Amino acid sequence: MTAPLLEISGVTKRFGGLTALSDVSFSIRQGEIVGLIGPNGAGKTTLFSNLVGLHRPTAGSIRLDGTEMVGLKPHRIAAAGMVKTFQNIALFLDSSVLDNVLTGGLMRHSVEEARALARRCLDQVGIGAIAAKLARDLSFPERARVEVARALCTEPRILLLDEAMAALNHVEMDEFLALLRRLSADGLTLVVVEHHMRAIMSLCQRIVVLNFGQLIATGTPAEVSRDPEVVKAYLGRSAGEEVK
Ligand SMILES: Nc1ncnc2c1ncn2[C@@H]1O[C@H](COP(=O)(O)OP(=O)(O)OP(=O)(O)O)[C@@H](O)[C@H]1O
Repeated sequence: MTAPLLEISGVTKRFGGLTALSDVSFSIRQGEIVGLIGPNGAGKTTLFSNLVGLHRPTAGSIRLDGTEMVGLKPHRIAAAGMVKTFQNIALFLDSSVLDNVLTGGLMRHSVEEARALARRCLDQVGIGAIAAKLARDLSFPERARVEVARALCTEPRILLLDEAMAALNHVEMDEFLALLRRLSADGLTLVVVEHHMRAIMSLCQRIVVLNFGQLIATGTPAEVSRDPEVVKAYLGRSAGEEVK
C-alpha cells in the first residue's frame, strides 16, 4: 500500500462560535477521484479553503506527500501541487482566454514559458481554438474549461473542483465529466465538490460525506448511497438527483 498523496488529520475550523469543520480526517491516494458531498453549509467549501491555505485550520494537519501544508500561504501550497478552481468563476473578463490561463503558470515560469504551457493546457481541455477570445464572451461550458486550464497551468498533482459543473446542462456536464476522466487517466488526482448527484456518482471512485462539519461516511458511491445516515442527512431529500 503506497502512502497517501493527501492526508487530512483532525482538521477543525471554527468561525467564532460556529464550528464549520469538526475533527475531519481522511486521506486520498495518488490518482483517485474523490467526491466531497453534503448539504448546504456542511463545510465542503471551508474544507477546500483550508486545504489551499485561504483559511488556516483551528486545529489539525494537512499533509501533501508527507509535507505539512498548514501555515503555508496559498501560493506555496499551489507550488507544492494543490490548487482549487472557484465556485464563482473569477476570470479577468477583459483579458483573453490565453492571458487568463497563463497567469497560472507565472509562479514557476517566465511569461514566454507560461504562454507555451497555457497553450498546452488549453489543448488539454479541448479549447485551444478559443485562446484569443475575451473571457467576457465565453459560454458557461467554455468558462468551466478555462478555469480548469488555468488550474492545470500551475502544474498541480491534486486539483480541487468546487462546483465546476454548476452552470452546465446535462449534455455539457457529460462532456465535462469525460474531460475529468481524461485528466485522471493522465495521472491527476481530483477532489470534486458537486451538488449534481448523477455526476458525482458516475465520476468518483470514492465519496466523503460531510454534515454539520463532521465526516459522517466514506465509501464507494454504492456504499454511501445506501448508508442510512447519508440518506437521512442528504440523499433522501434529493431522491438521488440534484440537490441545492
Ligand atoms: N468566513 C466565514 N465566516 C463565518 N462563517 C463561515 C465562513 N465561511 C463559512 N462559514 C460557515 O461555515 C459553515 C460551512 O460553510 P461552507 O460554505 O463550508 O459549507 P458548504 O458545504 O460549502 O455549503 P454549500 O453547499 O452551500 O456551498 C456554514 O455554516 C457557513 O455559514
